Amino acid sequence: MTHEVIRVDGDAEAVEYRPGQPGAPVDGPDERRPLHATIRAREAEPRRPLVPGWTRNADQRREVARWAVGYAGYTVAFHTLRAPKYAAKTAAWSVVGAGRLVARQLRWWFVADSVVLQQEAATANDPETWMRLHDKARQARLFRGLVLLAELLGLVAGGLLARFLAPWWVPALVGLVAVPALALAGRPAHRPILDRVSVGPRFIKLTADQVRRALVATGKVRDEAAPSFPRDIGRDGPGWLASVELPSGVIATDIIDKREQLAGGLRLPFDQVWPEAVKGEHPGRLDVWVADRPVSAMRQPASPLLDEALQLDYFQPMPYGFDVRMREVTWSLEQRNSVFGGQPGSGKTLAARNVALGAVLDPLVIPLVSELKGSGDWDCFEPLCPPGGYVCGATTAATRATVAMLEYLLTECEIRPDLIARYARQGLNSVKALNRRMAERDERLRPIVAVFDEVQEAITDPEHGKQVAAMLTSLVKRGRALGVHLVLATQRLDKDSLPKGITSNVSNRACLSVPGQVECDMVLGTGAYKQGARPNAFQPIEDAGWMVVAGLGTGFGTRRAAYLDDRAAAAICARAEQLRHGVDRPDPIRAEARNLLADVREVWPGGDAVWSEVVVPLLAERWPDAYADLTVEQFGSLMASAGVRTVDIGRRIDGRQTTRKGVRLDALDAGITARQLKS
Ligand SMILES: Nc1ncnc2c1ncn2[C@@H]1O[C@H](COP(=O)(O)OP(=O)(O)OP(=O)(O)O)[C@@H](O)[C@H]1O
Repeated sequence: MTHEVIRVDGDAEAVEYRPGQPGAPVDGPDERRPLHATIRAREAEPRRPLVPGWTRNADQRREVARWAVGYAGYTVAFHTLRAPKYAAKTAAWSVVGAGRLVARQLRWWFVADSVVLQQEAATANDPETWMRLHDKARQARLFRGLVLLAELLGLVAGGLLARFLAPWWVPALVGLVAVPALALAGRPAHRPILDRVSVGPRFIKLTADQVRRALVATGKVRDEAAPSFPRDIGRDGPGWLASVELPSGVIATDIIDKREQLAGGLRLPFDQVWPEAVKGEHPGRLDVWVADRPVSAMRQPASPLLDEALQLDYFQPMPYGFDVRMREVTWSLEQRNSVFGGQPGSGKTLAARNVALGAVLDPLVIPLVSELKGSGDWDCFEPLCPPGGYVCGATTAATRATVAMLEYLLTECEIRPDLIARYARQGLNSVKALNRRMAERDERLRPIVAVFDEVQEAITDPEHGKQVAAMLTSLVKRGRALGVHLVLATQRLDKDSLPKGITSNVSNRACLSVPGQVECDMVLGTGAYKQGARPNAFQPIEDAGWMVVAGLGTGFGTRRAAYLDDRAAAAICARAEQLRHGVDRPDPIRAEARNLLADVREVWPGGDAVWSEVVVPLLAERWPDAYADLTVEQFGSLMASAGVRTVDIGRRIDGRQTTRKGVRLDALDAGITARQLKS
């Protein structure tokens, strides 16, 4: 590196030091662009909206108007209640004001300045000037005295006229104008007559200085002057948006991780400050959105699902709820499953129900519901479900019926792949996954949305729990591409109630209010809390419906399920029924879940071990409703989840030793005894 030392003119000791160029120059000369290329390059530049964002959005316009009317009403009511106090204060200060007015006029009449000048003339021993000033003051007092006399006579005459001749409203009007005017003249500036409507500091407007100071408070930005703002800070929905160009070396996620410090720096509650990385921008670009008030206290707009003409498509994102800026957000079903976790009262049932309400507005969708609390929150779906596809209750029968539902779904996962592959070969899709064309062509391929509310009850059931967990794990992996979407909702968040094998394969994960980090990571995935997800900031009931959502590589988002109460949900389901006119109701689901181990024992053909391929046809023959589609592989995994593993069993067939998977009688009996003991 070279350095340049330049002598400062006329001073041999002072030199100006300029660091030299580090290394040889390597930058090419600036390219001269023709006009056309310059215009093309600028075509992609983002443009500022012509009018503020909230004026273009009907919901936000309504929100602003509602706020303005509400605030005006509140202000009027506030002051009306205090009117008697204001009247008394005004009357008192008007007396002071009248006294001040009289004193001012007397000072004016007295020509106070001339007294000072006369004194100066006397001190200077100048009788001539003194006499001249004295005469002038006397004349002025005479004239001003006459003016004041005329004013007094005018007031007295006006008062008498108003009192005895004018209609009643004239003195009232004069009083209404004169008394407040006198009070205004009488009260000192620090003694207002009206009380303040708002108490304490209120956030009014976001400024660049506030943002700079808050960024420094995060500890990630050192110099307040370093961040710049590529566009003006302005209104965005019910809050303010500052787009920040962070100094080099600092990226948006650095600041998002320090959201608490950022909020502290802005002197605002945590859930009023929302830093976000900007999609499609470089990592050093940050949007800081600051809500007018904590978002948990905001009113939400009406759900688009209430639109009477709305019909939806399972394969497209569906309206779901709102984000912190009260913008609409969607929920995708295709190739995904959903899980909702949250403590009691966090709003997970309503949040999960919104997914199903959107889904049934596609007439092709077959809903299945298992609700193991028996609250009746899902009753409106019953007419839409196939017979046996609606389960509600906290009973053993309900758990059995849930197991039957899972078996039905697993059977669907057996049937669908061949059909889908065949239609894909015929050109209906370029990949082997269900799409709308296939679902419309073949009614065996209608999408299924299966809801399991309070799913922890089935997973921890002493008799069926293990089997349920195994079946759910298998379903979340296999069902996605086959048009089977599971919606799981649970209030118990530990590894037994929500095994990792299930959650880690679910792509739509929503964590509502939870107590802390462990539960947050359980639902959203390990490390979610460290990466900035904070669902524990929501309070149950108070913040019901608020959730942190993790999706397919989209980072975390904060959402609130639109509030659809039971009546709204019933109306949507009634509309979904109308949409289904002409669409066949699906076949019934086998109602009863069987006890596989007991069934195998019952059809046991004899001997101390039997091959699976022998037992499976016996089961199918005896209970065709339950086992007609059962394959040997499925049998193996169902037996394993019921606690009895199939093992290699050797037999001599036609003189040759052959080994196949099968069940040993002692293992079967031990499994049956273990289950009986457990339950
Ligand atoms: N999106 C929402 N917006 C506003 N209020 C909501 C929302 N979701 C739920 N609530 C309110 O919160 C209450 C609890 O909701 P919900 O029953 O869905 O909670 P939960 O987590 O399923 O509770 P539990 O586990 O006790 O059944 C409801 O009575 C409802 O009024």
